[in-house]
Amino acid sequence: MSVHPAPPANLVWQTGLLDAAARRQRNGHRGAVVWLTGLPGSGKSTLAFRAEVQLHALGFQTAVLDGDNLRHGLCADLGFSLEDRRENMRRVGEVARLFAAQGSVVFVALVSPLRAARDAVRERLPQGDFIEVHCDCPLLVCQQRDPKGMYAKAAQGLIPDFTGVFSPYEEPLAAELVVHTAHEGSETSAQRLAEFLLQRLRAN
Ligand SMILES: Nc1ncnc2c1ncn2[C@@H]1O[C@H](COP(=O)(O)OS(=O)(=O)O)[C@@H](OP(=O)(O)O)[C@H]1O
Ligand SMILES: Nc1ncnc2c1ncn2[C@@H]1O[C@H](COP(=O)(O)OP(=O)(O)O)[C@@H](O)[C@H]1O
Repeated sequence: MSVHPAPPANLVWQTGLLDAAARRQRNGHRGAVVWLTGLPGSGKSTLAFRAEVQLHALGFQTAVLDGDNLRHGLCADLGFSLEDRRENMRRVGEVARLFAAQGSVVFVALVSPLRAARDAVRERLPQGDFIEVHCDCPLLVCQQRDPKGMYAKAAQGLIPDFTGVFSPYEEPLAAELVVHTAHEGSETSAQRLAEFLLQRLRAN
């Protein structure tokens, strides 16, 4: 369960003068949160950065919020307990929501292992603006890739709560897109993702 806290009393939401339609017209596309979830090593960062380049080349306003990078700053106070992961997802979800509201296509690359916490982010966004992308890859393949040597460390007992090994990963039940990253190259997966987003987000 992940609950977004109610704001303190005596706060009034300030509405800007530019609405979503004005931003859409200027940018030529809708803003959205493209939320990539999957096991460590499943391809989230690779796909976010590659698909971003493709959309950028087409004139899209884009950003990437990568879990590793956010944990160097905004989320540096959080560890990997389930409670901290929930807070991580909530915080990153709120930042992504702000980016999307000002018109960007914001890619979020976060393990985000808890289904309810991902759904809670979805609920904070307008209908259709949360696009969940499951980087689906068998644990064994992720362990073989081990791009940062984390699975090897976990196997040595150095990372006690490592996702997929000692901590749960709850797969999405109805992601907007599932990318089977063990079955195709990263260029193909990135192209598939970029094309999907073009269809969904380009203003007609
Ligand atoms: N215990 C544990 N479990 C999972 N991952 C760990 C852990 N400790 C460090 N790391 C590294 O941190 C990256 C995951 O951070 P996230 O913010 O995406 O995680 S979460 O969404 O809060 O679960 C993750 O990066 P990716 O491999 O890119 O997913 C790991 O490299
Ligand atoms: N179809 C694919 N999509 C994404 N990455 C892939 C794919 N096939 C192989 N890979 C490789 O898998 C690794 C994924 O690493 P990374 O993107 O850091 O994963 P994550 O961000 O999920 O931890 C990279 O070395 C990448 O080149």
